[in-house]
Amino acid sequence: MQDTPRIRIKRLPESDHDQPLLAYATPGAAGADLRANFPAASRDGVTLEPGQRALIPTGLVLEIPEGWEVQIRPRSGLALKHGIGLPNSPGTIDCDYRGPLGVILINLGQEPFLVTHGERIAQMVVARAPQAVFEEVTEVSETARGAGGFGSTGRG
Ligand SMILES: O=c1ccn([C@H]2C[C@H](O)[C@@H](COP(=O)(O)OP(=O)(O)OP(=O)(O)O)O2)c(=O)[nH]1
Repeated sequence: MQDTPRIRIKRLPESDHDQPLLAYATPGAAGADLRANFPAASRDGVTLEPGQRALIPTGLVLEIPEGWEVQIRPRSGLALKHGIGLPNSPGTIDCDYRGPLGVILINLGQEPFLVTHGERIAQMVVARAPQAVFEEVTEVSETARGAGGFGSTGRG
């Protein structure tokens, strides 16, 4: 498994190739911003009414190295100011997926929200994702916690 994963990125032919490619905004940024990249016929954007969701294209196809995944996460500013979230957060991009990278946005706010062409709509985090070996057994090991969960250590 690579230490620093190299992700190959293809721009879809119908996408706007003038948009910046993926980059980290600061040296410590965990996520790289993803932009809405609509095909030429729909560059006016998409309006999400309250409660509505839509698949927003990024115009990108990723080639993620084996043993890694990409997680699509919301942007906190859009969430706080406009109630824009991702119903499947974090979205999972598998390393063997070669289709268009899409972002499912949902408007949890009370006002319509226009997703504009080029707008930064989400962020992607690259994470290790080893495949486990699954083994059926009749007993599992004992621990101090045991079956305690779902608030067993106190409220909240
Ligand atoms: O926000 C997302 C989530 C997924 N995908 C793409 C990449 C991912 O590898 C593929 C499948 O996603 P997932 O496994 O979450 O979808 P599924 O509903 O389980 O469908 P499938 O049966 O195709 O796996 O769809 C996106 O482009 N954006």
